Amino acid sequence: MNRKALLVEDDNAIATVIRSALEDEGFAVDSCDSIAERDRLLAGDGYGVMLTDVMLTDGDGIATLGAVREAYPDMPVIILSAQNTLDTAVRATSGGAFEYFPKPFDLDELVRAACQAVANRKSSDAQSEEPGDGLPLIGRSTAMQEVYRLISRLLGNDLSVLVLGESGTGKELVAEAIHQLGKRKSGPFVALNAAAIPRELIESELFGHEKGAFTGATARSVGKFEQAHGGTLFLDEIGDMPAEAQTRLLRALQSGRIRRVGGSEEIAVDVRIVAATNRDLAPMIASGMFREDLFYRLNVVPIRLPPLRDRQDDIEPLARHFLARAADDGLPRRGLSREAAALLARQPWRGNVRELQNFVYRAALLARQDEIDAATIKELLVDDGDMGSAEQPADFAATVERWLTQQQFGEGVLYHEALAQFERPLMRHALRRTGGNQLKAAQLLGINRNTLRKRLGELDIDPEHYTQG
Ligand SMILES: Nc1ncnc2c1ncn2[C@@H]1O[C@H](COP(=O)(O)OP(=O)(O)OP(=O)(O)O)[C@@H](O)[C@H]1O
Repeated sequence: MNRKALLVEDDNAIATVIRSALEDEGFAVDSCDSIAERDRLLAGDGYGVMLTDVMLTDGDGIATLGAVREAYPDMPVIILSAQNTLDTAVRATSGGAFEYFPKPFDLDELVRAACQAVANRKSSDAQSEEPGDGLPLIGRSTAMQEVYRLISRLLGNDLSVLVLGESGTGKELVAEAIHQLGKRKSGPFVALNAAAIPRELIESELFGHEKGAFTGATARSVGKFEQAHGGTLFLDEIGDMPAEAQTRLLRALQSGRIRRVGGSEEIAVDVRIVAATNRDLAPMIASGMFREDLFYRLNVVPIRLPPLRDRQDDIEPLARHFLARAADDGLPRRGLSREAAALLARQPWRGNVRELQNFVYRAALLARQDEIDAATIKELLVDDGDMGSAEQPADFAATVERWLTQQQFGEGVLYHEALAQFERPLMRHALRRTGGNQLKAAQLLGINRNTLRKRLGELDIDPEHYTQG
């Protein structure tokens, strides 16, 4: 095992700490602070591993990584970076880095990675994809860096991914990033929201149907699986998938083949699955509502998106990002004062990034000065009242209209799908407020108890889920 390490780091303090930790593990360490010196040392000696910072005294360590990998293909490279963006993580891993450590990092983990790198030198899974551009995810909190690390590891393979997180945390955006940056980027990205579709239509949406398969099937229809062939299928709200559809989905994933509803032909499909849910699947598995075998199929790589309130550092960059986007969308271009940003960072954002985004758009529209100040934020928060995520009626309609234009509804189901989108949170809200008591929930809603029960069944909402105690 070659325990000679080259450390390229222009921060002396960090270099000293890393060097002594590596030496404690039996490494012989050479160090330098520039690309020129790095190349000179590399040419002279056979190193077992190189650890390098990104920003060096004479340039970008990742930009020149390709040449290093070409000249020394067997030498694993570990990247240390203070530029903790998705872009850096992707550039590092797609440039062939063995590991990527956002700063500040855990020294023990770094040393462990160096040991592992020299131990399995030959097995480094270098990837050759071009790094993507237009990277969509904002936020440099520790939690998001972990997300970027995972995404960058998923680009060269087709492993199934399960994205977990509350509503509005960015699950769909993560799915899109995995698709856009990965090797399937030239294929389609197709999304299906299991909570938005009446349960009797889900299988036909997923797998398509033949003409005459059921009443209303007046023509053959191609399902989302076939549409996603060669690309990625994003299965949103997977926890809302009815039992029969779960079984059929599992069969499709196991065999790589589907059959249209009412059809007999087996059709081979090549799709990468990214699923997402805001529900806790463990109790659903325990109570038999979600198939355990399907869970394991989907959960090959879990990605957890914490609620926005647990990554406060991301709030200001997100708010500034949305202000820029609002200006691109034709709203007045606004700045944000430091106090206003600090106030935003302290809000609970129960609707997560989506709620922050809507709030920032509203602030951009309604602010009276070029710079949004803390007073404006306070006023708008008061308008929101206790609801936190409530919107002004006019704004709400605009949001719904914008949302509708972004959906890919199946032909002939728009009305049901769109209404279910509203009805589902409404039912959940009523059940939550009444602790799962259906009689009280029906009274609160002002509808008949039997109607409530029927709709809960159709929407696949389990009132038990909301019972207290
Ligand atoms: N990290 C982020 N950077 C930039 N925009 C974000 C980020 N996270 C979320 N958003 C934006 O917030 C909104 C909600 O995100 P998204 O739809 O991906 O959430 P979700 O978790 O899939 O929500 P749901 O569970 O309700 O479907 C979108 O407009 C998305 O573009």
